[in-house]
Amino acid sequence: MVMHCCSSMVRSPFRSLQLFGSRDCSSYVSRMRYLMRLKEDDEACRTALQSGNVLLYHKLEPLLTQTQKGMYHLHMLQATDVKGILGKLGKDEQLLNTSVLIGCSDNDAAQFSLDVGSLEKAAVEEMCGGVFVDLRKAFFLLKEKDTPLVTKGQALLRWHQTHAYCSATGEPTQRNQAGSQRVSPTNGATYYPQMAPVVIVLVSDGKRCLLARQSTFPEGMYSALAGFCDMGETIEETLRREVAEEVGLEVESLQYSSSQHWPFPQSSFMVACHATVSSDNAEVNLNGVELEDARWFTLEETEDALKKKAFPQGAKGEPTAIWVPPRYAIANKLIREWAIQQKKS
Ligand SMILES: NC(=O)c1ccc[n+]([C@@H]2O[C@H](COP(=O)([O-])OP(=O)(O)OC[C@H]3O[C@@H](n4cnc5c(N)ncnc54)[C@H](O)[C@@H]3O)[C@@H](O)[C@H]2O)c1
Ligand SMILES: [Mg+2]
Repeated sequence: MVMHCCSSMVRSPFRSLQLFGSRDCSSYVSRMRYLMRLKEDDEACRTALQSGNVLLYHKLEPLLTQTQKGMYHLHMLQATDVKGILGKLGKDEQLLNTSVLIGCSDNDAAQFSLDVGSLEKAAVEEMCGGVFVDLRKAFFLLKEKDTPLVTKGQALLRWHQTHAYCSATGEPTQRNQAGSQRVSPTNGATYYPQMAPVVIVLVSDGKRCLLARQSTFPEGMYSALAGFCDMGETIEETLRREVAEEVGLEVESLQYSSSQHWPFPQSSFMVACHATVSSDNAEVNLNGVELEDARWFTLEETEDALKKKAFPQGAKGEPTAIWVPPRYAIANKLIREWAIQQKKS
């Protein structure tokens, strides 16, 4: 989609997206219908849990295992194995029922996540032959295909841990078996897991792209501009406002790229776009409260930054090389897309 910011003019309303390759449609539909039923039917969900797969977390750190080749992968356990571990560590099996539904495997097994933060970490690791890893670190170790599930598992567990009470009455809320909602017992208020919508945008002046850094970023890392949507805003309005606020530029057009669930620091729904500004009005006027720096990068400089590994170690006394967020971050995708497009033109 290419949209002009100042009007509702839409140049290309239908952008076809190749969504999921050549997946077998009917089994995809049946898996989604199955998950839908488990969210609505507590009894069916409890039954599915007994034969399901469980991804363990310890205080929100997922359990990973290392293969002989040094690769890491998610360590899914059978629910029966989890019960065995709970029993051996003197914990009530009922803890398994605090699992939340996160998906359905290609073999039609329901998948759950469970936080065993009340158990001794080292003891669980030893029994499972795995290791609990901070989620940011896990992203560097896991294959890209595993990151959405591990992110979703953590996000849902965190939401339950931080939304145990009704915000109107202060009473404890009760969750359904799938963990897809919580209900306040007296006023019936229903709470659903929340994500904060965020626009992330790679701005270009036709020849260069704009990358910026916050003072809290790791040394040398530059990224695309990002900002939370204000209540009532459209994606286009947020994008236009954030670019104006952060770098003092007026966006002329924008194009949707893709989206991503981002777990840090809380769940955000990242909507990634490309945008252009006029090369005649491309002077950056930095908002120093939010950003430490923002600079225009040529294609060559951008490609150099894309080639750098995360956290590069330079020679002593040398300034740290400029690098961009790693592949699992949608900022990286935007930057790669821009570089490919730029080479073509
Ligand atoms: N996945 C990626 O590639 C990628 C890249 C860049 C940024 N991000 C994420 O985008 C998010 C937003 O970026 P930003 O920090 O530049 O946003 P921002 O420019 O909107 O500035 C953050 C400030 O916005 C305010 N704010 C308004 N609504 C908020 C909400 N719902 N939650 C938290 N703060 C809110 C707070 O005062 C906060 O300090 C961050 O969480 C960041 O982790 C992800
Ligand atoms: Mg920002």
